[in-house]
Amino acid sequence: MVGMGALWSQVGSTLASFMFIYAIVKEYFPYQFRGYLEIYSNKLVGYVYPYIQITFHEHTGERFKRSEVYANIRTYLSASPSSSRAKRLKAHDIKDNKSLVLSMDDNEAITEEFHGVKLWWTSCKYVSKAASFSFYPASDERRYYTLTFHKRHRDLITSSYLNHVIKEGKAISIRNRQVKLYTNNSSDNWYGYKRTKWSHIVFEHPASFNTIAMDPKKKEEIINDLDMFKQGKNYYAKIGKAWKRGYLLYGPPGTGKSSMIAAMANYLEYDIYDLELTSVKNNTDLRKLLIDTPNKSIIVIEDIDCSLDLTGQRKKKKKEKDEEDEEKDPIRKKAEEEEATKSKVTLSGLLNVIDGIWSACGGERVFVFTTNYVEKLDPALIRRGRMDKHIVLSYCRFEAFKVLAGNYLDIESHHLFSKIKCLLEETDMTPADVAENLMPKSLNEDAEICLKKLIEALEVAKEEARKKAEEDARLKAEEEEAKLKENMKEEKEEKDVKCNGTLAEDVKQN
Ligand SMILES: Nc1ncnc2c1ncn2[C@@H]1O[C@H](COP(=O)(O)OP(=O)(O)OP(=O)(O)O)[C@@H](O)[C@H]1O
Ligand SMILES: [Mg+2]
Repeated sequence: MVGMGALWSQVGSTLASFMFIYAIVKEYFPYQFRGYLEIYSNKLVGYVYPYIQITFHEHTGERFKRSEVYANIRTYLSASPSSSRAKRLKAHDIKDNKSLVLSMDDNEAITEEFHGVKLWWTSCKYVSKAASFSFYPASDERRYYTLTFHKRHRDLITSSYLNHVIKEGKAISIRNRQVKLYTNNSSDNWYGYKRTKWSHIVFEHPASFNTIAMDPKKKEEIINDLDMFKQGKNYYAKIGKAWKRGYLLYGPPGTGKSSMIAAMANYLEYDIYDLELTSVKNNTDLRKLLIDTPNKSIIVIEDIDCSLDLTGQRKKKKKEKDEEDEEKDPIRKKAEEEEATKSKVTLSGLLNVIDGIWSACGGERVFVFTTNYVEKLDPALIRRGRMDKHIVLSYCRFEAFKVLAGNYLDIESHHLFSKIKCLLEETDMTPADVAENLMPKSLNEDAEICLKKLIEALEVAKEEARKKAEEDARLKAEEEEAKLKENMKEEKEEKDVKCNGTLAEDVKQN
């Protein structure tokens, strides 16, 4: 042991002296030959040091995108038995509060063996010097793994071992997969190392297709559609279409649009990217956000009619505004211009992101838009190809009610069902309201009490709807009567003017 230590310290001091001499020689070497010096010195080191080192960075590329390879290595190493021998471990995610994912901590090393070949993994962290002055030091950290092995095993490691690591890492992450809910950060916070465009939390919404109350046939149609999409990689490639699908969910508030998105995400096990359009500065940023979403994601824009002026009137309004602007004083005009720079995402920008050439970057992506007012949307936005499937979520009818009764009260039939069926056909009540009435409010409330509560609420709603219809009819009749009177008055005035005209003519002639 002592001999080994002495040997290492000798190697260390030799290397240090070599580096020192090398730095001085390099300094006085003509600039043009420094490249050659580096190549030959690396070769020389190669003769003395027989190991090869490969580095895997956490972030790659110009946009500092998270590296999938790094993530797979991390997952693989966390599950590797050799990790348990590391002294310092880091806890990562907790899946269903059951299992803890552990990985080796920064600057920790482990030894692995593959087909009898020894190799070393080191987890490293580089903190840039500027970080010591930063308020957010963590943002300037760069993590990477290094793999070291003897050069005679180069082929085995670079082909078989690394493929094995990545494949295993992928398989483990699929087994431990947790659906995540992402939201876009404001464009001003994107820059700086490791700042991301999207932030996320673990998605724990319990909605599923079993809990969604709707016509079972329609529900099955949606599930089949999702299945076809998920397994459609080759089919989409064959027909020459980007592997993506758009769903438009529309209907009154409280009919289950958001719940349907949650059910879709849980069914497909895709992450949700909830896009808040109002905090996207312009079309370029919108495109960057889209590129930053990986495969197997659901990109959601809720209440699309409220997010932006997407009703096709944008250009016309802008023209009118420009004319108005010419008359305004310069200070006010400038303030308004600054305000206008806040979000400049346009309808055409959004259209191109969903079904333009950019939409084909990456695959297996689902777009979901929701709205309460489908008629307000521009037809170009909801045409097939952009929104391929339109799903209407509407008031609760008997089939949907049965699902809610099963979920909330654990019953499949009851003598009050027939009465409820009639009332639901005659009254428009949202599934949200039906569900609220079905929910027991104390331990003493059983199914019968809850169903009676629902009947009462439906009768009240029916009575209110009848009164409202009567009131509407009365107002309409009054309006028509007023219109009729107005028309008669106008006709009379016209007649009077004509009569007066002829009278004046007669007087003139006489
Ligand atoms: N079809 C449904 N099936 C099961 N539960 C529903 C359904 N519709 C509504 N609910 C219940 O009502 C509540 C509101 O539903 P949700 O948020 O999905 O409605 P929404 O259509 O998105 O409404 P909004 O248009 O106001 O966003 C949820 O808590 C959900 O449990
Ligand atoms: Mg909603």
